[in-house]
Amino acid sequence: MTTKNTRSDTYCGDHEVSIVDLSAFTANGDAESKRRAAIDLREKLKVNGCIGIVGHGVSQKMITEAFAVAKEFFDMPMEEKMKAPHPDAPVPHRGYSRPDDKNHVAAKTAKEMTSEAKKEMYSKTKDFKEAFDLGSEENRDEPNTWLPKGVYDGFREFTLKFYWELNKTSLAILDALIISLDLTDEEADRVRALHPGHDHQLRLLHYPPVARVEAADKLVTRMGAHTDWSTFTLLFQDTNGGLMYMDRATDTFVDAAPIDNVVYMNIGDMFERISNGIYPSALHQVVIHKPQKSRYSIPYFMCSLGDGVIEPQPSLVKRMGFQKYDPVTTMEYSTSAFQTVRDASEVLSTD
Ligand SMILES: O=C(O)CCC(=O)C(=O)O
Ligand SMILES: [Fe+2]
Repeated sequence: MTTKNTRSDTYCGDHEVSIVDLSAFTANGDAESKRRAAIDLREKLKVNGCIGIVGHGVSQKMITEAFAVAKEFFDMPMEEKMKAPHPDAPVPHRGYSRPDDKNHVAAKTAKEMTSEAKKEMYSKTKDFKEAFDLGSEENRDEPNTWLPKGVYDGFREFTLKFYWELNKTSLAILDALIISLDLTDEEADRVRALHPGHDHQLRLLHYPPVARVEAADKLVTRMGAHTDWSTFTLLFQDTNGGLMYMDRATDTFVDAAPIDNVVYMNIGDMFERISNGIYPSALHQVVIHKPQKSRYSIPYFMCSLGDGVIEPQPSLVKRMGFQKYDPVTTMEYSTSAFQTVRDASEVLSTD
């Protein structure tokens, strides 16, 4: 369902990612406007598990500042960035990862590794990106890694402020998801309680320019196809493009083109399970549209409590007549997904 004169009418095509206006949820709309937005959300999100959001409630000023901060960080000399190094292990997923960091392989998840053709493709390509990851200061399992005092002062303060600003928007989106699935009050409370705010991850990404020959020979990609392990992910990107989502009907990737005031959102593996598969976890990748240009993006992964039990909501199971997934804790899921990725990448590297 679309409402008149919204961006939805323009962008809800077969070959583009549909746009949904969520201002009813981010700007305190009345119950009727929330209901209408939730119906629109459901109709579009169930197709491929991804949408573009207008009315997301994050100020353009803050988004612009976030990209400026990311650029200033990545512009620093390597030895300065390496003063906040990502540990030589997948967890805690915090700090700076250089372009040749072996943990970048974590982008490649279990699902796409099942196809021989894709396995073959991944054995030839490698991701080319650098990243800085951070989370809540109160996350005890994954403490942050910060630059020492005197190196880019202000970075920590701004990125944490942005983290909590995005938490507000994410909670509004979670409400929209809850209403869109018509969950009971009890289920809604349970799903909200799984997301107290300290388990999300904010990631600054820089994809450096790629040598023409590598781009032409497809030896390098910006980010291989994967699904996220999050509940859902918000994706901010610069104007260079490259983000693509899988259109399940045609089995082809479609552009999530940069559009003013649009933030892309995709369902992650956790909400696919919570929704009993109604909303699919979106397969996505970043391809090299403009090899000679740097690309910056800022994903925000809304994640659930490590020991929180993720399971299809009973009212959905009842309505659908089957339960698609067994319960699993967030931690169990990510540990096993990571192991699958590691096994697959070991197979690939010995091929
Ligand atoms: O850079 C992007 O636009 C996508 C990043 C992404 O998918 C991820 O970090 O999981
Ligand atoms: Fe992703």
